[in-house]
Amino acid sequence: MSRLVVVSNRVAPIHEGEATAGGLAAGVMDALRQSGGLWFGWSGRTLPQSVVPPDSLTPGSPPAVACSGPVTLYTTDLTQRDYDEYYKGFSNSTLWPTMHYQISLARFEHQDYLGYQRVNRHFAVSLAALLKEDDVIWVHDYHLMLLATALREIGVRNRIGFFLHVPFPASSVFSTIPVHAELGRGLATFDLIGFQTEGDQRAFSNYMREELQAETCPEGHLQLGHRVVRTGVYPIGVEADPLRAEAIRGRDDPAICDYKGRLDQRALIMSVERLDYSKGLRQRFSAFERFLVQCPEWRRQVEYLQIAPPSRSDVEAYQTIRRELEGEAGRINGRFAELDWTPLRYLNRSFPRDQLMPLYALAAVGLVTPLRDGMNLVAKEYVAAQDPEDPGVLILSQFAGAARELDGAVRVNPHDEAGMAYAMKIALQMPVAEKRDRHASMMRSLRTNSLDAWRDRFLFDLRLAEAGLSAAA
Ligand SMILES: O=P(O)(O)OC[C@H]1O[C@H](O[C@H]2O[C@H](CO)[C@@H](O)[C@H](O)[C@H]2O)[C@H](O)[C@@H](O)[C@@H]1O
Ligand SMILES: O=c1ccn([C@@H]2O[C@H](COP(=O)(O)OP(=O)(O)O)[C@@H](O)[C@H]2O)c(=O)[nH]1
Repeated sequence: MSRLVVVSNRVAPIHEGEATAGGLAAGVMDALRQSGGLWFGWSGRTLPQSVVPPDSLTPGSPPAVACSGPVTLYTTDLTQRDYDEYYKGFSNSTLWPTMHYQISLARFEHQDYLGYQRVNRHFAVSLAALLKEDDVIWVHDYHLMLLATALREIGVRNRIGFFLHVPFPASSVFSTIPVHAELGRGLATFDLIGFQTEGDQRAFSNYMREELQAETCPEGHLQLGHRVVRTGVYPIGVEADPLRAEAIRGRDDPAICDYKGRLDQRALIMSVERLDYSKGLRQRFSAFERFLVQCPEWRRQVEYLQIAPPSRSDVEAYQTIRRELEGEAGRINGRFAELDWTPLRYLNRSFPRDQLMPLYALAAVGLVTPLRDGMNLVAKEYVAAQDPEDPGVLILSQFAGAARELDGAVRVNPHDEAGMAYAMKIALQMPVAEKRDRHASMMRSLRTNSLDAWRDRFLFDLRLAEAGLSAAA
């Protein structure tokens, strides 16, 4: 069997027990642990610009290596300028807001796009030196849309697949990016493009037809000039049984026992996400406030725990949302708190998974209400961590990719604060028989769309796809 080579900007911390930064790193690490392989990405370190010659592609040292079981991790540093232009700039100030329909927050600077092209080329050159002839390359996410183009330009002939973890927006939204056509053509260079949902796949196909004049072939693929562009839908999953086992193990953790004692029979509503404007925290805080106004009988009976580790803190839009939420959390607590009750516990730090799982299991309600989300693994983890005999209720935004699968959730529109407040009341009062039915139905879907299925289905299709050069004949 050919070796699997995964490429992503963010790689998981190699040591057990450390909190991962986001779902991509968590999901890819779990998927790779099973299959083994090589994982290439950014080290998370930046070098001062002075150590790199002005037009050099490769910052100084060769990639660093670490091993975690069957996974060999190669990481490369970026320069401060790379970080500013490629990561903070084009990836997270242009692409991220646009892919999440927040075009009023999107900023485009041509210089940032040049940095994005440069880092994609740098990844290609560093990776090419590590490749064997029959390696299968699986590239992840919006930071690396131009990687197949860069690899082909330097003569790499291996199969190259791409998986987009974030939503693909409507054609009219994606085309607000001044360089959208180059990105679209870059994506078309991959041998297979995977999406989280059918909606994302459809939006991409529409974009390719409307803006790049691609045509639909009789077999259903897209045709762009001489190239056949293959796409598929592969929802990322979780490993349900190990997560439940972690939830059970963690019940005896002293910090968890202590917190359970402090809750003192109060019902726990819990949310977990990176502090990101796409996650809908502001609207959710307001919905919780409405719930306390409209359901005074629940005051003192409930605590809302919001875990929100800071993310991309040097991007202005993230600083703004952080300031706003600090103000709102203080205001809501100031309005409702009593000597012996604080309604909203807002924590700006990350938790390792072995603590998150028992916390999920304690929570009567998992509140997951992003404005847009590619998938949202927290929603799936919350379901997996529950006791099937006495499960909690998931309240889930209709705009999370996970909503396509988790039909037992109480579904909400994150722009409808009154609707979310009502959903909290419904969830807290739900009879146990209904909670069990809903949970069982969601568990069936977690088992069908498992993490193994995500990896195996994508790689099966990629191995079938013709290698780039023959497809472009
Ligand atoms: O690497 P960061 O800039 O710190 O951001 C963390 C990750 O956030 C995003 O995660 C996405 O992938 C998840 C797994 O498929 C999915 O559930 C979620 O909806 C997405 O937002 C981002 O796409 C990753 O590249 C980042 O590493
Ligand atoms: O304090 C935290 C917060 C989050 N996570 C993990 O980060 C991932 C978040 O993934 P998700 O798909 O929900 O969102 P993303 O951050 O990737 O947009 C999940 O696996 C969480 O368990 C974590 O380990 N510790």
